[in-house]
Amino acid sequence: MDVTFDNITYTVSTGKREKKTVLNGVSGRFQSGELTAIMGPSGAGKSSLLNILTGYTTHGVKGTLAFGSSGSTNRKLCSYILQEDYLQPLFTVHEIMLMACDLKVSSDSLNRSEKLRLVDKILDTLHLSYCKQTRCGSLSGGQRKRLSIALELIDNPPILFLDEPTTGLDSSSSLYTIKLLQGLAREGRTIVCTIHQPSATVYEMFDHVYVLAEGHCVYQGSALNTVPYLRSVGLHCPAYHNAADYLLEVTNKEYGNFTKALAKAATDPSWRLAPLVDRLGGGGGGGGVPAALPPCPPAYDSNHNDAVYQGHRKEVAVVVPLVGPVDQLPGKMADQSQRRPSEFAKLLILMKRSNIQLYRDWTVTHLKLFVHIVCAIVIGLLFGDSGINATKSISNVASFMVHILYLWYTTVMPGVLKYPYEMNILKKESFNRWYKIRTYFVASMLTSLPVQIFFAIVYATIVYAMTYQPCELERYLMFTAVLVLNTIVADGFGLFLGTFLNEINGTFIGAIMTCFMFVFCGFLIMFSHMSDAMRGISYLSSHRYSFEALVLTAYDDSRSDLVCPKDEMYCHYVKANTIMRELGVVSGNYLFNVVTLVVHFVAIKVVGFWTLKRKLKMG
Ligand SMILES: Nc1ncnc2c1ncn2[C@@H]1O[C@H](COP(=O)(O)OP(=O)(O)OP(=O)(O)O)[C@@H](O)[C@H]1O
Repeated sequence: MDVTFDNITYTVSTGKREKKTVLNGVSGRFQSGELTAIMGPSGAGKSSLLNILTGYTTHGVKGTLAFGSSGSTNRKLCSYILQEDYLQPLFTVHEIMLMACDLKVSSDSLNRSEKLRLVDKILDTLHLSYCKQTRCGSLSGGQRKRLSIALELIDNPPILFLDEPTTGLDSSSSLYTIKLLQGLAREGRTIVCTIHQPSATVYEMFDHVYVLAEGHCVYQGSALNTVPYLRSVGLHCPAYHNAADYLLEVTNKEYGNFTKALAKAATDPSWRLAPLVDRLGGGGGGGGVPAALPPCPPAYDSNHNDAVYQGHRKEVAVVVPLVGPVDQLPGKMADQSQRRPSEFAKLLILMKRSNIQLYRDWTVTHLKLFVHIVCAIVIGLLFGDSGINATKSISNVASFMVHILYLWYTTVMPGVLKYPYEMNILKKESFNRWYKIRTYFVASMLTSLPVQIFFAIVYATIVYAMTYQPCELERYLMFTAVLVLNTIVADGFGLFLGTFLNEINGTFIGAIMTCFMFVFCGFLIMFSHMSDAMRGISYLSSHRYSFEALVLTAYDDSRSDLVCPKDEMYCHYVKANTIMRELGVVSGNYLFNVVTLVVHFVAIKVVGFWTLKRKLKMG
């Protein structure tokens, strides 16, 4: 399936009224069965072009794009492998492959054993079988790259785009990766990747090279035609110089500004016929033979004695044949739409994945549970019998604030730190149509909420008992319900901050907003002492409702008198409603506060979903 694009122009705004044209009407065709490299100096527009072709960027783009002869622009035909390999670090290679297979291929299309066979075959092909049981967090750069490719091969896309697949890899891993891509292209796929400074060996593996400079296409043709092409505009590649390096030096204007001349020459379609006779007579006259290519020597010949290279020649020999021709894998599933599982099935798979992740990440489960228990005991010991002792009612009310803040911080901050990384995985997976964002959102909520609720219940139970709160089941349940609601609102707040800001800003803004919510809860400064405007703001603070509800839990509903110690002459707060009156808390408002917390929870989740979608859209 060829990728054809015509007159693509991409404009971005760089200031209030300033615009910059990143791509100036570039055209080209990337053919199926070919491995294409998009090259050019930094800032030439390579990533921009790739993003446009994949549909990652749509805003500010003009021109036409078509996949295949029917002129389709259906993005379902392509997969995009981003430069960074964002993988779930706690899963093994085999687990992550199987989960991807479950998300991409329905059980009606392939049963369990067929899926296992498919996964094994792809892992074999990409030489990952030996690290099948290795967790993704422990893979090397080359293995991670190959796994990223393997994950996208599961549904056998006819078009594969890769952003800098060799960046960060050593020369032998780069060569190996490109050889793999070449093998995948030979099976009928269209493989397009951006690449920086390839070695001569890697460069010559590309069937087609598309070079950009200053937003113009300055070469499109066979890698082997580079030298005669440059010579045709008067640029002579020195002997024993890598043609790719020379091409980049030219586009970087090291020999003068040839951009216009090259852009004109690049419109000649015959350079893609590989390899052409040197038109200026440099290489003799054998029509279409490699002998026409000197003076740049071929990077590899049979006398090449580089040990690493020789080793590679042997290694790459075993990777062919690859996964399987594009129209045959898996053979019994031709119609892509029938292969996909339902969103509900995907929801269950994502929930399973999140649960395993939660269980394996001991810092967010085991450690957090341990810390909650220890902190609850310490806070319980600190506030002692404040729940029943009439001389300690102020301390008891203060302990409510401590509970609210403790559960708030310990829930918000993990979200702030977790989501920015999680977003990268989500971006990659949702863009390649593994699942819809809303499916991920619901799965993530359904798995994280029970854990958060459990932690809040553990904490609430310990502090309730240790601070001598009334020994009444109803009040205990009301107390726990408020802390649970406070925790799940915090969970939503963490999602909002984590999807809206980066880790540093999220931590900073999260801490400041929490402090303000704390100040507006009516304890540090009474509502009656606030101006009308400030009191209005206080209605936005969820701490206000949590705090009021906890005070009502402890002191409302005809609570019996508190205990005044024998050695005290006078206990001001012996009557339970005294403290409520002084704090300005209105009796009978428990349900209102709880309902308001539920509204806060729903609102923050809706906002969190919006910020999540917005962030993913922005790229
Ligand atoms: N959204 C944007 N806003 C402003 N400028 C942009 C935007 N997108 C791209 N550019 C500019 O367009 C030019 C091309 O960017 P692009 O990332 O496509 O280059 P590149 O060839 O991939 O570079 P590199 O090899 O360094 O990654 C750069 O100057 C970049 O600053």
